[in-house]
Amino acid sequence: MNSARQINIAVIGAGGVGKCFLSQLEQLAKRRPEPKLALVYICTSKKAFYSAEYASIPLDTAISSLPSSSQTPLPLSGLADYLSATSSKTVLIDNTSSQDVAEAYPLFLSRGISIVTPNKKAFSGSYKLWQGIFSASAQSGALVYHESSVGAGLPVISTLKDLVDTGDEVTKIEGVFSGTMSFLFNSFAPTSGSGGQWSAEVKKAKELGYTEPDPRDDLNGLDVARKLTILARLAGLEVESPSSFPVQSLIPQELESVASGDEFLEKLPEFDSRMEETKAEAEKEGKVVRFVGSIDVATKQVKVGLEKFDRSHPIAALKGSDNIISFYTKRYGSNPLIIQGAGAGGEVTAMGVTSDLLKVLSQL
Ligand SMILES: NC(=O)C1=CN([C@@H]2O[C@H](COP(=O)(O)OP(=O)(O)OC[C@H]3O[C@@H](n4cnc5c(N)ncnc54)[C@H](OP(=O)(O)O)[C@@H]3O)[C@@H](O)[C@H]2O)C=CC1
Ligand SMILES: N[C@@H](CC=O)C(=O)O
Ligand code: NA
Repeated sequence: MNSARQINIAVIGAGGVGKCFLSQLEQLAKRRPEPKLALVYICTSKKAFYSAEYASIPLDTAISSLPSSSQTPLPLSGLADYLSATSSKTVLIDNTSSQDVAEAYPLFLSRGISIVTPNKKAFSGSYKLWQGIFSASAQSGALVYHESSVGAGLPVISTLKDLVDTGDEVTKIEGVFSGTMSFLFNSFAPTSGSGGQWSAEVKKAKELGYTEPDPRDDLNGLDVARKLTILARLAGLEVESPSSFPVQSLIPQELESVASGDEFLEKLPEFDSRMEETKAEAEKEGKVVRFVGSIDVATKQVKVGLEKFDRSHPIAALKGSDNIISFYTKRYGSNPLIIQGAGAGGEVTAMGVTSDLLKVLSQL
């Protein structure tokens, strides 16, 4: 009798997105018994679970039992050794925002370990790392999917890849690319009513799980710059890094060097009047202010920052953490292909990770 084929899953990171992913993986394993999905490794920055025999870790209790584990995470090169020393195919899910983990992707891929991740760092780091990832994948046949690195679970990366792969010519990509920034401006400067206090809305965005682990990475525009770097590269531009084009930061200069994200949030209320001024300036023109980005493929211009919009504009009318991303292409002409919906949050981000995992499983 044939025993069920087993695919090993390793998970790094069990925070907001990681927890939702594990719960979606548990549902997936129940719905689709074939191939058998075995969680053989899970870790946070301090704790880990794994065994020399690649025993399957129970999906329902993996995260809740982690704090009491006596095991610590393997170093990344040791993890690559561990995961590649078995005949089962392996998928590594990186649910961290770690640069170190991102830089190890070429190593994992060269060992035949496929990667699925919402982490933007690898794809928006140096162009050399980008090339290293895709050449390691091409050489070993291991797969790499990162849908949730732009627009969370929204089908942004897959749509852009489809446009490019089918021979369309993408001329411009523009819109709102940050769930945090969308939430902040939709609640601080709504199209009707007076809106909330800037610093209080920033705290709320963090509590709702929309921000990066350190919310300064959202407010300094870098998170959006990373997403535009990824999209620009997929559209064929050799963007060197997210700091190689103009990016507007909303961090008050006085807070640029504070030691931690928590200290930043504590001091931010002292600077609320500055954002009020920006809002009032737009209101004088009958407009609202929003944080947007654009890529002009022909002129190779990428930019990120604040712009004013009429209250009736689709960007002004967004709700919650919604992103809106417009693709202008030769085939679509002057009516762009538009993708809109929640662009941050644990469940919707984990959905993009789980659906990428399904794509990988269908090819292993
Ligand atoms: N939240 C969202 O809406 C979206 C998030 N993303 C991306 O998803 C990723 C995860 O975000 P989120 O879940 O919100 O972040 P969290 O801060 O909630 O979770 C991060 C997790 O990663 C762990 N971790 C961090 N560094 C390491 C490391 N070097 N080795 C092992 N584990 C590590 C943390 O462990 P510990 O707790 O011990 O530090 C924690 O468990 C990020 O890359 C983010 O950009 C993408 C789209 C939307
Ligand atoms: N912090 C990011 C999370 C998703 O990428 C955002 O707010 O969009
Ligand atoms: Na996406």
